Amino acid sequence: MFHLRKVSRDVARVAVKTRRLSSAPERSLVDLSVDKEGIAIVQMQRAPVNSLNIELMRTICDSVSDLEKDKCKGMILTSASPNIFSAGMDLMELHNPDMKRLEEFSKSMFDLVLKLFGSKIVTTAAIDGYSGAGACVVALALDYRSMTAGKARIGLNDTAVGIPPAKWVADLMTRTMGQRNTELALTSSFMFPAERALQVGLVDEVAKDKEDAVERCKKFIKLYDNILPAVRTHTKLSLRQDFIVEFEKNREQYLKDFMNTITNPAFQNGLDIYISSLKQKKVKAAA
Ligand SMILES: CCCCCC/C=C\CC(=O)SCCNC(=O)CCNC(=O)[C@H](O)C(C)(C)COP(=O)(O)OP(=O)(O)OC[C@H]1O[C@@H](n2cnc3c(N)ncnc32)[C@H](O)[C@@H]1OP(=O)(O)O
Repeated sequence: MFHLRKVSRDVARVAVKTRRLSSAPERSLVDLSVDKEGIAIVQMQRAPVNSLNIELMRTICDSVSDLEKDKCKGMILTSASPNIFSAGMDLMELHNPDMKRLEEFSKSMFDLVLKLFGSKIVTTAAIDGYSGAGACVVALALDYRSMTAGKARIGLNDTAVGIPPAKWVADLMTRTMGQRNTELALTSSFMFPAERALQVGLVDEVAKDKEDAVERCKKFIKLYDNILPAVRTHTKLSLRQDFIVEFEKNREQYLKDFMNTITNPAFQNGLDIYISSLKQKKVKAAA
């Protein structure tokens, strides 16, 4: 069953053309298009590495809300950066932060995770490149992930960055990969190639390239063509309600914990070194 209000009228008019929704300047961090079947592609385009700052997280969140209002069939989150899905949280947001902005950052991060995890539409990711830490969390909050084979890596490398994963992050991963795999992945900060990610259930399918990854997402979304959207949503949300309720109940504490971790001087010293090593890598590569 496919109900589109505003979008379906546009779709009828433009026939095979996709509708671009990213013309508004504030939406330029993502390119959003909806095809004639009501499947949206939300392409992150915050160069160079789609690091998640407040603005990108809010833009993704708002885009999903719009797609829900338009009763789209589903969405595919992907990236315009070659070889990079996303580098995770924007480290510049965490480095010597302004307290007010850090609080806003934390809220945007929580809003995004809850929006994606509790979305009424079918949510998928076509992962064609590096997807570390915060980006892996984003992918885990979706219904389905396809990932390209090759150099791409996915994982929660929080401990390597000096951030002990929050309970909700571990819970999100455990729901997908089980206790044992999550424990190993989180303690070691292991970054999985696509085939290993498939073995542990971190991704659902391995694709040969980005186009194939997108096609597999579309195929997954269309699996629901014969299920009433309201029934599918109700079932999904009833299975996810425990996580959402627990998150809302502990949200203030999660916020405090995150702020305390980031503002800890030892974390800031470690981050100084980590950021310098990222810059050094570039200098060495150029030499
Ligand atoms: C909703 C979120 C919930 C989150 C819950 C908590 C979870 C997680 C915490 C985090 O996400 S911390 C961030 C963890 N991310 C990383 O450790 C990735 C670090 N980056 C890299 O390993 C590499 O940059 C790369 C992504 C593999 C890309 O490598 P490449 O060689 O292609 O490019 P670089 O030259 O290294 O980078 C280009 C440019 O981007 C800057 N940059 C890279 N990553 C980040 C980042 N995460 N935040 C901000 N900036 C980043 C890098 O320094 C370069 O900058 P310039 O030198 O050009 O100025």
